[in-house]
Parts: sequence; C-alpha cells; structure tokens
Amino acid sequence: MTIVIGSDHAGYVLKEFLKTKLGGEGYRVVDYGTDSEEPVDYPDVAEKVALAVKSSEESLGILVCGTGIGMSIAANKIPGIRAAVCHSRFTARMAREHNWVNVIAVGARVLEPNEAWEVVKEFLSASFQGGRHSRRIEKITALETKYMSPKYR
Ligand SMILES: O=C(CO)[C@H](O)[C@H](O)[C@H](O)COP(=O)(O)O
Repeated sequence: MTIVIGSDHAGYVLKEFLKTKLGGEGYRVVDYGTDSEEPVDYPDVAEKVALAVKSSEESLGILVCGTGIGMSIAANKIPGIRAAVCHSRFTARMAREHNWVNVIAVGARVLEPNEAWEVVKEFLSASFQGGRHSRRIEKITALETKYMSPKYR
C-alpha cells in the first residue's frame, strides 16, 4: 500500500519521524512536503495529499500539523476524501472500520512521536467493516453531491 504524507511546519519533524517508521514497515511513502520548519499554510499541503489519495484507491493519506484539525478540515473539502483527526488508537481504528477514513490527521503539538506512531499503526492495520457502515458512507457521499450542486454554492 502507498502512504501519501504531508505536513505543515508544525508537523514537519513528526512527519519525518513517521516516514522513517513507515519505511521500516515496508510501506511505500510519497511525501508532499513541507521540507523544513519554515512556516507554510496547511491547506496547500492538505490539498496535494487529498488529491493524491483521491486519485488512487490503493493509497491512504497521513497529514500532520499542530493539532491535525486544520489539515482535516481542508482535506475534507476534496470530494471523496474522508479525513479525521485521531489522537488515540481507538479513534484511529474506528475511523477506518466504521467511517472508512482515507486520510488520518494527527497533531504534532498533541502527541509525542511514539504515541503518534501507535495511532498511525492502528489506523493502517484496520479495515473498513462494510455492512451497516456502507449505508452511512453512501449518505455522506450523497451529502457531498447535494451540497456541491450550484443551488447551494
Ligand atoms: O491547522 C492547525 C490548527 O488546526 C495547525 O495546528 C497549524 O499547524 C497551526 O495553526 C500553525 O500555527 P503557527 O502558530 O502558525 O505555527
């Protein structure tokens, strides 16, 4: 599986840490930056990662900023992206099993690096359970379609 990853300046150090861990587990990692702790705006990175995930069903995204919140808000603007901030192993597992989240966002100012890695590992090891959850995902997709129509713009 390919992991598409990106961060802003606040998440840069954690992104690099997660990249090393992911590589060690054999994942192919594609990095959309940023490449230093020089300030950048998280929506720019969230857009690149979200579009990459959208273009390949085989990939999952990881976004890192200070809290994960801004990244997830931005990524969720891209149709087909279901992004969620996860700061515990439980929420990471549920995000995948119930919500079919395809982009996880974590906060470098919230979690220690090893905690963040545990959360990411849990996310990557979980699978969408389907069943009743499929119906709910379909309703989320319907909302996306409905509110993207010119009537609501
Ligand atoms: O998107 C965020 C908030 O949800 C991130 O935490 C950003 O990394 C943060 O806002 C950046 O803050 P800074 O003061 O510009 O470093």
